[in-house]
Amino acid sequence: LQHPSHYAGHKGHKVEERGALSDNAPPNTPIPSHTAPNRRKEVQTPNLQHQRDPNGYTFMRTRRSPPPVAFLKTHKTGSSTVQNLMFRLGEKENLTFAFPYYAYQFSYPDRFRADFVDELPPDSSQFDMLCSHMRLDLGQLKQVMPRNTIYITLLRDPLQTFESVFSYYTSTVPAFTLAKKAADAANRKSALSVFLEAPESYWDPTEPGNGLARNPMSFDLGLSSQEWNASWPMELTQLEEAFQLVMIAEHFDESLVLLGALLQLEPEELAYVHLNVRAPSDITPLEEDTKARLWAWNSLDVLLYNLFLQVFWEKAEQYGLGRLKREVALLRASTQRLRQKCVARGGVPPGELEDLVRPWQTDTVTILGYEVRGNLTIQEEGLCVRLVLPELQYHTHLYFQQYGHDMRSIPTD
Ligand SMILES: Nc1ncnc2c1ncn2[C@@H]1O[C@H](COP(=O)(O)OS(=O)(=O)O)[C@@H](OP(=O)(O)O)[C@H]1O
Repeated sequence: LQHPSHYAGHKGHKVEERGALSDNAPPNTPIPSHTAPNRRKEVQTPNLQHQRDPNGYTFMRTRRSPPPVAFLKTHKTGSSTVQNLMFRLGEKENLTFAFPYYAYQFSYPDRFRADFVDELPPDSSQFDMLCSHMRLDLGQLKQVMPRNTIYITLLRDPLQTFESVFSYYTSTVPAFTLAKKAADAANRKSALSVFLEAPESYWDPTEPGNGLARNPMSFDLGLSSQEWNASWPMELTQLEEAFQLVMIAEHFDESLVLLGALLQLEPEELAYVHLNVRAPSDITPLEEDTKARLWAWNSLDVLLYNLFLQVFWEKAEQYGLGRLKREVALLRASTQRLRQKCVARGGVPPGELEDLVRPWQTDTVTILGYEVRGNLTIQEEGLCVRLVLPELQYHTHLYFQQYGHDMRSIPTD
């Protein structure tokens, strides 16, 4: 397989910089120690291999496997929370994941290609689940996934999404980095405000690393995210036809109920905690003029979001609003039960978390995590650790489980 990826590893950082895959990783690098057999003696954190038997799950029951699923993981929309749910489901059902050949994402921000996917394991006849970051190319994705795949994705209010993208990727998206330098030079506190006053002056649309700098959700969905063009209506129609469900972060629980209906899941299987949450002090409150500028700069994302918000409520009405409300209540109750059972403390700063459950941090934001309760049986511990397990750690674990070797780093040229 030829993989021309040279750009970022997950979250805009080269994997080598993070060292997450190498043995000489910095001390705070979150490598689950269970991932390599020769490291097993050093295991201090729960060994996730205990839970390979699906019957280890307390709410496990027998039923047929869910249909294949491709979850297009959009940036900063709550997608790690959905991905964690998919990972738990896939692991429990012993599904085969379509993982990137290199690292954690499909050569982002290159447009997806079928050969970005690692090979099908010898004992599998098809990929059942795909949920890593990519820039969508529907035709290429369909080459990888079976014909009966259910395609889903998640959108969030475009203003909140952009604010989150900006703060998380200030140091990795070139346009944002330039604005931050200008803000520092002018002794201004908010780099976001500085950027929005004259975004075009920081933004080079030919720079591949600037994909997230304007209309980030449209970019992830493979649309032309720089300006409206004549192909947009047709591409939107194609997306609407291809995606059975476009979830909406502002209606997350309703979205999960519709997802559960598509995949025939029980409320217990939809229980979740919010992952990848920023410290409140890192969130920039949006004044009215900032909102107007965000809206203007990300007008294609606004259009995309509004369209799929409408589609979402049409689906909700077809499902039945009363039924939806009842099932949201059931989902919230089961989520509440699981959180009470599993979580000792939420909103925990990274310095107070063990490596296994510490989310990846960037140098501009603090991402909070969860501390799991101490008085659990080994089976409960396996379930609870998975519930709060950050993306990189869970990806690493599942990749090793599927292939028997660690993930490859992105080659340096
Ligand atoms: N369930 C649910 N509902 C609504 N919002 C949620 C949910 N779970 C996570 N979040 C918020 O989503 C932001 C993180 O998004 P992602 O996980 O997609 O980020 S990433 O692209 O994978 O890094 C991050 O937003 P910010 O805190 O504004 O940065 C999370 O707080």
